[in-house]
Amino acid sequence: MIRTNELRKDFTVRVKSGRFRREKRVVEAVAGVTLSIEPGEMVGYIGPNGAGKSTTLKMLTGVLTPSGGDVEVCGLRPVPQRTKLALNIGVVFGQRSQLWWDLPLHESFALLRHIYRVPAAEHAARLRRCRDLLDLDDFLDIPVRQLSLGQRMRGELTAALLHGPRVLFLDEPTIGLDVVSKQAVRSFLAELGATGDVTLVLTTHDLADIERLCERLVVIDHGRVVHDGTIDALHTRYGSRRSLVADLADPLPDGFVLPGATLVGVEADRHRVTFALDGVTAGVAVAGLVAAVSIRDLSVVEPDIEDVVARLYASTDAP
Ligand SMILES: Nc1ncnc2c1ncn2[C@@H]1O[C@H](COP(=O)(O)OP(=O)(O)OP(=O)(O)O)[C@@H](O)[C@H]1O
Repeated sequence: MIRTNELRKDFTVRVKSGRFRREKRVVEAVAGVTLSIEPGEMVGYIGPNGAGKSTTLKMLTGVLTPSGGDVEVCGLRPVPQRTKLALNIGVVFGQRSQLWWDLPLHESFALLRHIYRVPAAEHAARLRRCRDLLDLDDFLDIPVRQLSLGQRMRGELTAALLHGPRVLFLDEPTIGLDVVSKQAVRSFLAELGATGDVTLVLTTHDLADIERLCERLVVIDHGRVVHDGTIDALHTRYGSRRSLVADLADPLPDGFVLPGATLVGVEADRHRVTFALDGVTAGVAVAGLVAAVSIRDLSVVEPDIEDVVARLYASTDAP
């Protein structure tokens, strides 16, 4: 559905180099990205600020012409075949709107139907689904400029889907939203992805979006792909471990050993202990602990995605 081969984008910028002089410098925003995304995949495309995410998305959607390499989306070359591509893709860029600010939401939707020449029945069915899943009915009659950010984002998602795109590109779809609106947008996208009808490519700084929605994670830094695989694979690569946190009735005996686990934290006069689970399942570790000491409370803590991604960014920080 999406293929890139050594895709590149350079920008020439002028930087000050003395009191009156400016000199040209080339910024390699995307420095050779090779990707293959199959129909129905939900892919998180993440990276630190300035990594090249938006630039990649702009090349995939035909907004920017690549400086080099190949790109194909839905079998089309995005820039030369941009009009045709627009019928096949939907785009939600957090900062930019595709709605008419002075019109009520439902009139924007009606205009989009005409622009994309969507048959009335198809349009009605898609709108019905979005109205139900995104709870649009309370604000369909309100001009877009008066909508809250969360309401507008739900409108944007609907607008991007009314022509039945095969690929949906989302750039920071939950940025600035309150927790309830974030949940609504995530649930909607999860449901959409579960149908397998739409391929989803999502950039975000909110890693909860990725955890909730994406099986596959592509991490880009300095314009290059530094990880392409599952979140689990990333945890494995960085040795992230689940941990077992226990509140004990009595202090942990000196020299206590829990097979397969490493004691990594001791607090509250040895009444609260944390074990990293290296080579043992949580069940076996819990059983081992319960057999040896008297326990008040127990929890198994999953490895933290924020933590592992921060380590990945730090490890690729060298210029
Ligand atoms: N139009 C432009 N002209 C010059 N440089 C640009 C332009 N657009 C992007 N860049 C530079 O290209 C690099 C990648 O930018 P890009 O916006 O793709 O990053 P990003 O990963 O989307 O970052 P963020 O998470 O901050 O949105 C940055 O160094 C940026 O300054």
